Amino acid sequence: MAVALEDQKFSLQEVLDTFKLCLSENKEVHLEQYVAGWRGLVRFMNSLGSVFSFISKDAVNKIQILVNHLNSETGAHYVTIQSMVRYELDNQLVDLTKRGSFPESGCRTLLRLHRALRWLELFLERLRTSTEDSKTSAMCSEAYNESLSQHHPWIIRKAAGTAFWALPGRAQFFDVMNVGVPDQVVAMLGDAMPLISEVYQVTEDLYAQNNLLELP
Ligand SMILES: CCCCCCCCCCCCC/C=C/[C@@H](O)[C@H](COP(=O)(O)O)NC(=O)CCCCCCCCCCCCCCC
Repeated sequence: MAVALEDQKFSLQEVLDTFKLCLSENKEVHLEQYVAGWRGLVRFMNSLGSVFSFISKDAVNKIQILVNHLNSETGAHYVTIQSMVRYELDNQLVDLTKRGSFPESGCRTLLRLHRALRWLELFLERLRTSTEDSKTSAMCSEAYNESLSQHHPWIIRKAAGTAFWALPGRAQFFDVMNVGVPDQVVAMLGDAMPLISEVYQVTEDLYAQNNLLELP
């Protein structure tokens, strides 16, 4: 009998596998799978409690913008991040220096998620190498301070910092990931990390080559 998606037990492994699927052999990043990966992460974050809802709202909002592009009549240009960048730049659909006519360009929207992916990379690496007495809130805020926070105004940094305190401890956090005993979590992260790093790096290089890393 088919089981409704909401009833299935959530495993972070599946989410991280989605990121694996988004990279094609010729290193193109497929937007549909990229967005699916983010959906899974947001689902995971929601299961941690409502203190994170202001974060997941923003992520959902950005995911939706990208999905709208994919479903629009120009959707064919949005199949990969590479084709999206080409299409939007060639057709002047991106605000390059200050916010203006294209607040929902795929390029600027994806850049926000891309920066958050760096946070994820740093956080997961800390989680992977952590010990029993490590604090998830400390790992999370260190990762945040080294990455995403540099793009956020004070008020968001403050709110994020407060939310981090509500993170469950390491043991419970591993439980919610639903991957198995801690050794299995560590092994899974060891497998998943290189793929996430690669998706991040391919996107970073593409954005750097096109001078898109500071899009307003
Ligand atoms: C598990 C703990 C979750 C901690 C999440 C850490 C990230 C903290 C981000 C705080 C963002 C606050 C919301 C507002 C953001 C916007 O201002 C800002 C700029 O947007 P704008 O240029 O359109 O104005 N937006 C952003 O930077 C995008 C943020 C996207 C955050 C997505 C976070 C998803 C986290 C998924 C958690 C999964 C954890 C899995 C670990 C095993």
